[in-house]
Amino acid sequence: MHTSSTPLSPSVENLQARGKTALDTGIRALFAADPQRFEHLSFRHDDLLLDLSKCALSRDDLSALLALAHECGLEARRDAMFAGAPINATEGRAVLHVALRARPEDGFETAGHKIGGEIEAVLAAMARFAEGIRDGSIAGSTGRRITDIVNIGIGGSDLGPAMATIALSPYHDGPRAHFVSNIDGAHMADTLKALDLETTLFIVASKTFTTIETMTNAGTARRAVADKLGEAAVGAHFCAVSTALDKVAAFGIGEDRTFGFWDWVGGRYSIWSAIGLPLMIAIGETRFREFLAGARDMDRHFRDASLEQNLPVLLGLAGWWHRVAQDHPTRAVIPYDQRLARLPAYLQQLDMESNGKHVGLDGLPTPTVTGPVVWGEPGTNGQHAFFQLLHQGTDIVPVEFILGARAHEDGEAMRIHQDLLIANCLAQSEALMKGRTMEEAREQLLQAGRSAADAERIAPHREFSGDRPSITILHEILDPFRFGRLVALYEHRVFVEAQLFGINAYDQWGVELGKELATGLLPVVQGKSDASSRDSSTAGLVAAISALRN
Ligand SMILES: O=P(O)(O)OC[C@H]1O[C@H](O)[C@H](O)[C@@H](O)[C@@H]1O
Repeated sequence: MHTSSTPLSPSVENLQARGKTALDTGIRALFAADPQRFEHLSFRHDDLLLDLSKCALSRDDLSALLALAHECGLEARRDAMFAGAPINATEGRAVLHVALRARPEDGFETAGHKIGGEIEAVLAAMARFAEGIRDGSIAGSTGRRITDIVNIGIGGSDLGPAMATIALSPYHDGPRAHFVSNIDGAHMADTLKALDLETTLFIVASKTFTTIETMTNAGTARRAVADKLGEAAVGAHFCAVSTALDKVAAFGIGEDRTFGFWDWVGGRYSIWSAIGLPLMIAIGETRFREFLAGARDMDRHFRDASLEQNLPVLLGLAGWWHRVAQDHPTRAVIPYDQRLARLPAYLQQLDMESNGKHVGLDGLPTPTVTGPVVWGEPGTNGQHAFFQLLHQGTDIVPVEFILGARAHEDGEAMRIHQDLLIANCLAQSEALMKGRTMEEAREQLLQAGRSAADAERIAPHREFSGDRPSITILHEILDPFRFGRLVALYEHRVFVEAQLFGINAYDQWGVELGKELATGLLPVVQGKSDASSRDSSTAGLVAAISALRN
């Protein structure tokens, strides 16, 4: 449980009281009191619609949340990020992923240095390479065309391109894309099994070029290529993406096949940088630039729209409301779009690695709880798995539904799929909100021919409390532009919540300890040093593993 001696501000106290009142009032009552609730609590930016009306949130509550945003200095913090100030204070870095999707004339700079030119130069180099791979002019060592690319990376160097490549599969007209992230040798082995190394290109993607998983997997792939095609062939089958250009050179990958980025790009915000190379190879430069343009469109909306109409601000305020004012510890993201199957995993890193902090910018424990657990699966699959708990479990989980009005499969024969998908998505948010009363349950049972005694006995199990919150994010169709816009919406939402929590969203010291301990444990696992200095559980597990391996 989070405890803090840092006092709550009067505004936060007031909002927590409001949060409880709204829960007691209930969403159904809020709808009953305001026939125009949807108009009042849904917000648009072009075809993108954010519906907050099915949250336990009144218009006055939203005004109070907006006042909190002003009080936290949200606009000044946002402007500082766009201005290239070192808002990642613990690492002394700017946070400028927004510059990666800007146009050079947007004039982004950091430390008095304009960066648009360098960004465009890397994009142009990526495009030359990507188009060369796609048209066959850049081939494998034996002259055969590259048919498969394997991205070797983890965390931010994996989840973004992996998620995006699936999301934009209708635009995929380049080589097949594979992603190997796990240190588990099974991942590389299973991937290599299906591939012909003569026609395979490996992309070693690592911001630091030190991550043990990526370096180990890259070494394994390098050996496989050298064994099959000879040492001289290695250069033609590898390229790299990193900020550590010296380390890439030491690995033996040529400068002309190395695509750089910068320390002001956080790993989990790096899909827009050269880390997006697998996506660009898959869909081509033009589509990739549309994806960037969509994100730029959201950046400009976030920067310019008033807080009252600003979608990332409103989504962030709703997230804070659910987490801090109403004490819901998790949120589920349920895209009704199979191609967004990896979006929840991507958002887990984006959100939980950014806002999973317990100390504020002032170095003191945060006065409130911070980022929620984020989880999810695509609908309709989730309906047949965990939705039972969402509807009738003892915890309330705010759900975020993401829905496209149109599908790429829009021919007559496939229309029914999209119709059913939409009907299911709307039905779930309606069911969460409306529920079913005991009387309704009883009545339904009687109508179905059950005896009065049976109806009495079973009705409590068929009652749904309702009043369970959800947010719906609707857009026209998942094309590159709208997909970029959606991902940027979530990035800025994380930023907004971080400002309300008062934390730095851009470091991730919490991942360090496990890495350090793994380094120390390797010789123990290898039997080169003994486990006696470890705790009894760790030592006992090492002994049990060693017995099983011998
Ligand atoms: O890109 P890399 O330097 O290899 O880092 C890959 C990932 O590993 C780290 O442990 C961080 O927690 C992530 O933020 C990062 O995306």
